[in-house]
Amino acid sequence: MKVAVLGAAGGIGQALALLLKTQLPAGSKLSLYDIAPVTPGVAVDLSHIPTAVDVKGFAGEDPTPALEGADVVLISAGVARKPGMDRSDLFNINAGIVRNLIEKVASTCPKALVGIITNPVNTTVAIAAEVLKKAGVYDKNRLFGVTTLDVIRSETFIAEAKGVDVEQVKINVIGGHSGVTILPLLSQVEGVSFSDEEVANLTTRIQNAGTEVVEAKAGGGSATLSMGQAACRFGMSLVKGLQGESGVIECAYVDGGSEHAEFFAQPVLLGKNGVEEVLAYGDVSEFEANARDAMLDTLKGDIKLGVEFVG
Ligand SMILES: NC(=O)C1=CN([C@@H]2O[C@H](COP(=O)(O)OP(=O)(O)OC[C@H]3O[C@@H](n4cnc5c(N)ncnc54)[C@H](O)[C@@H]3O)[C@@H](O)[C@H]2O)C=CC1
Ligand SMILES: O=C([O-])CC(=O)C(=O)O
Repeated sequence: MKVAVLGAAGGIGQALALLLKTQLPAGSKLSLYDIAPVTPGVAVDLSHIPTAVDVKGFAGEDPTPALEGADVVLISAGVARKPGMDRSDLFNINAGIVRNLIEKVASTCPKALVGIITNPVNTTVAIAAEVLKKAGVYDKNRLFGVTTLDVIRSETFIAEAKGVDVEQVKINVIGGHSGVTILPLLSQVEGVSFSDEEVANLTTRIQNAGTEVVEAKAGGGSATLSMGQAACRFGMSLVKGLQGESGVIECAYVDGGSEHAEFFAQPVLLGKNGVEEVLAYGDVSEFEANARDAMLDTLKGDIKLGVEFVG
């Protein structure tokens, strides 16, 4: 199993690489790439941790050596938000970065499962799909926008609010990954109930949680450690699916034939070819149905921006 992290010298990349070094199955290869010259050093640093995962680091303009033979590629290369910015403000820089990296994925490891972390995810995933289509290697079952941070935040905030064991909290978060497009399906959470006011407050907190971190870091970036954990959970689920483990389910932003939009985050069953099955997200409350319908213009606009960028 070979996992490549692109953007590996960054805040998310380093946290993610550390977690993968300690969690990937024995015999795996971990390949770290970033334009930053420190990247081979990050790999040397990690290589001193005693696990049976081989780490190599690559810097410079060309990610090709890092991508050769990759089964999974996780991309967090790009710039992060500062206070006062919206995720869409990152488009101008990150769109080109994702396009260029995906061109290399298409030519080097077209069968890899690709998880996009780089914001704005609603748009960068559409960019990646268009680039892969142009290269003639697009497989919708192998491309994912990583929305796991919305899921782990929801689990944490629900457990805090209700005083329940966080390990027991399971939730679907659907839609996309910015503002109103993030929709936690609180009505489905088993063993707890919420008042209308609690639903409104928790939903808003989950939607604004990225901004909560950006403001707390006061110009020093956005979520990196919680995102490292989220990306590791998602990456490990991709790996487990590839290894044939059954019942591996995660919410992710996929081209899954949704009636709502071309890309939509919802639960998917993972397997040897990526998405094995797109799962229904289940019954929703009136509040959730209204919030879902109200997000669609924004989400479709974000997707269109990505398609037009490549087109
Ligand atoms: N999907 C999600 O839930 C989340 C996404 N993000 C996004 O992840 C991205 C990365 O965030 P951080 O790691 O905090 O930023 P960071 O600035 O700490 O790291 C980004 C890394 O990307 C590298 N980079 C830039 N251009 C590159 C290129 N062309 N090829 C390879 N590497 C390149 C930089 O050298 C840097 O090391 C941002 O776009 C951020 O908005 C952040 C949190 C959550
Ligand atoms: O808010 C940001 O810019 C980073 C992000 O996507 C998150 O923390 O959910």
